[in-house]
This record gives sequence, C-alpha cells and structure tokens, in this order.
Amino acid sequence: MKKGDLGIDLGTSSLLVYQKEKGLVIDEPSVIAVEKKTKRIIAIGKEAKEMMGRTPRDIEAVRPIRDGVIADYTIIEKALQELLRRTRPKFSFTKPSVVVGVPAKVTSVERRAVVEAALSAGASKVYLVLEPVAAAVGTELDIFDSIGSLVVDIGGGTTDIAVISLGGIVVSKSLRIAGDAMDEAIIKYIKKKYKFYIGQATAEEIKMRIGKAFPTLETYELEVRGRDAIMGLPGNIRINSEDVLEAITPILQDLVLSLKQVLEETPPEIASDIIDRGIVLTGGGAMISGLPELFIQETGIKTVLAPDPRTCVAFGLGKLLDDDSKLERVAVNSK
Ligand SMILES: Nc1ncnc2c1ncn2[C@@H]1O[C@H](COP(=O)(O)OP(=O)(O)OP(=O)(O)O)[C@@H](O)[C@H]1O
Repeated sequence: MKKGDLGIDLGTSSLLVYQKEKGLVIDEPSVIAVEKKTKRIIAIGKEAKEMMGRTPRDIEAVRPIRDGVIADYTIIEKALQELLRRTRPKFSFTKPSVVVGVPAKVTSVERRAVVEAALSAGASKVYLVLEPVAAAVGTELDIFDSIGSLVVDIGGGTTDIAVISLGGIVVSKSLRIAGDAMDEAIIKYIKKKYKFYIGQATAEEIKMRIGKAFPTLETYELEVRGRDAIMGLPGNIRINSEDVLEAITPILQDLVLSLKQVLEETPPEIASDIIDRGIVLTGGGAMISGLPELFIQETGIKTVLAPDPRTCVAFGLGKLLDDDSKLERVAVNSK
C-alpha cells in the first residue's frame, strides 16, 4: 500500500490539512464562497469567512459541513480540489493519496460520498478515519494497545464521546451539540436577561475570553457591543463569567449525561483502564475553561485537556500517514 500524502480534517468550524513531511499546512475557517449558479469557488477559509453576510447577490458564503455532516457534496468536491491544488508540489503530476477524518456516526452512504468526492477532486486513494480515533492518535494515547481510552472530542457542531481499544471504537455516542451551541445559548441568555442583542462572533468571543464551565473558577468581565432590544439602538454591555456559566449550563448537563451513559455501557475491564488512564478532552469546544474540573466532579475520573485540542484530529491523521499498518487498521472504508 502506498502511504497517504495528506490528512484532511473537514470540520464544522475549521478546515485543517496535514501534509506529509511538512506538517500542518492549512488551518482556516471552514467557509467557502461560491458563485451561486456555477458553484465556482471564489474564496476559501479566512477570505470567505469575511464575505459571510456581506456577499453580492450572485455569490454565497457557505459552511459545507453542518452539524458534523456534509451539507453540500458538490461544494465539498470543489473545496477538496482547491485544497489538493494548494498542496500540490510545483511540477508534480502525481495524484496524492488522502486520509480524511469523518464523524463517528456517519452512515455508509455518507462515507461513500466522501470517498467519491475526494476521488473526483483528484485523489489517487482515499482512507476514512473516524474523528475520535484520529483525535486520540493525535494525543499521546496509544490506542493500539489493549488498554482502553476515553476521548471526548468537542468540535463546533458535534461532540464525539468514544471508548477506544485496540485501534477500534468499543462504545461511542455522538451529539449534535458542541462549541457553536454554547455561542447560541449565550446569545439567547443575554437577549432574555439584558434585553440586548449580540451577534454570533461576539458570543464566541465572550465564551473564549471569559467563559467558564465550573462555578468556583474566577469570574471576569467583558464589555461587548450589540443592540439594545427595547430602544433598537447600538450600545455596549458588561457580561461576566457567571452569565456564561448560567447560559451554557443546559449544554454542560447534556454533555455530562452522555458521558455517564457511555461509561455505563463500557465493559468493566475497559472501565477500569479508563479510571487509571483518565479522560482526554480534544477539539476546540473543549477549551472552555473549567471543563476538566466539571468532568472530574461529575464522574470522579481524572480528566485532562489535550495540549493543542483544536489540531488533535489533523495531527492524528498526520501520524497515521507515516504508519501504513496502523492506517490500514483504523481506516473504516477498507473494512
Ligand atoms: N479558547 C477557546 N475557548 C472555548 N471555545 C473555543 C476556544 N477556541 C475555539 N473554541 C471553539 O471550538 C469550536 C471549534 O472547534 P474545532 O475547530 O475543533 O471544531 P471542528 O472540528 O471544526 O468541528 P466539528 O468537529 O463539529 O466538525 C468552536 O465552537 C470555537 O468557538
């Protein structure tokens, strides 16, 4: 088998590409601007994100992945074409083989569609790896031994909770709630409590800068801009960490409940491995402050945030590019 050349993490929020021998070569927002009629790509990543909400009538800026599921295959195919073009070495005509991360609960039809899209975008061979498995490989966990590991991968649109042993998923649960749902909850909360409208980008900034998931952590304040819902005029408002905690509590409760369900379904031998090894948090959504503390309090199990949570999937795919036999073991489309 020819080793893979590119590892592609197509996320709801971010688009990351790991290129063999080069490392992470693309890390951009997962937004694509296309001409409506022809679906011709106008811009991708940061440039396309800036166009969102302010595009001329014949251009639309879209997120090709929604809730962890591919929303538009034509656009994905074009986006993959563009990524392959950007990463192709000069004067090279050989087609790259690619490893693509896919959410744990994708159906076989969706898997086939991703493979088709990558092949018609110009890949020579396509391997699909489940995102929580790639995320675990991207941390320091050895998922190929017989000791079980528990990874909670919280992205923008989806959360995957997976128990992994011998390179495969033993028990898992996917939720359609993650970092973006926290932003939505903050918007709703501020509207209700302060009668004040803020946009999605402001909500995300609040979450990242002063958000917390655990009550005893320090509280900070942040002044943000928006629009007064009663007067209808632009204005400023001060929000604090307690507001964020209260806003996102229902989401945190859902995450904890699902985590407990996965633990309940885990075979006893593996459950005891997890108590020894602990829970590892990956994905950008896991970066809200205090999440490890919350999971420790709720499960009694040691929990750590992976060193660079956002890039775990891409780095995991990168590690697999270097190891044919491990890639063969975890690729889900060859089975
Ligand atoms: N410092 C931070 N604190 C809290 N949340 C953060 C932080 N940095 C990033 N995020 C959140 O992480 C989420 C994106 O994570 P990530 O890039 O891992 O998602 P993705 O892989 O694109 O999504 P998915 O796995 O759902 O397809 C966003 O909701 C973003 O707001």
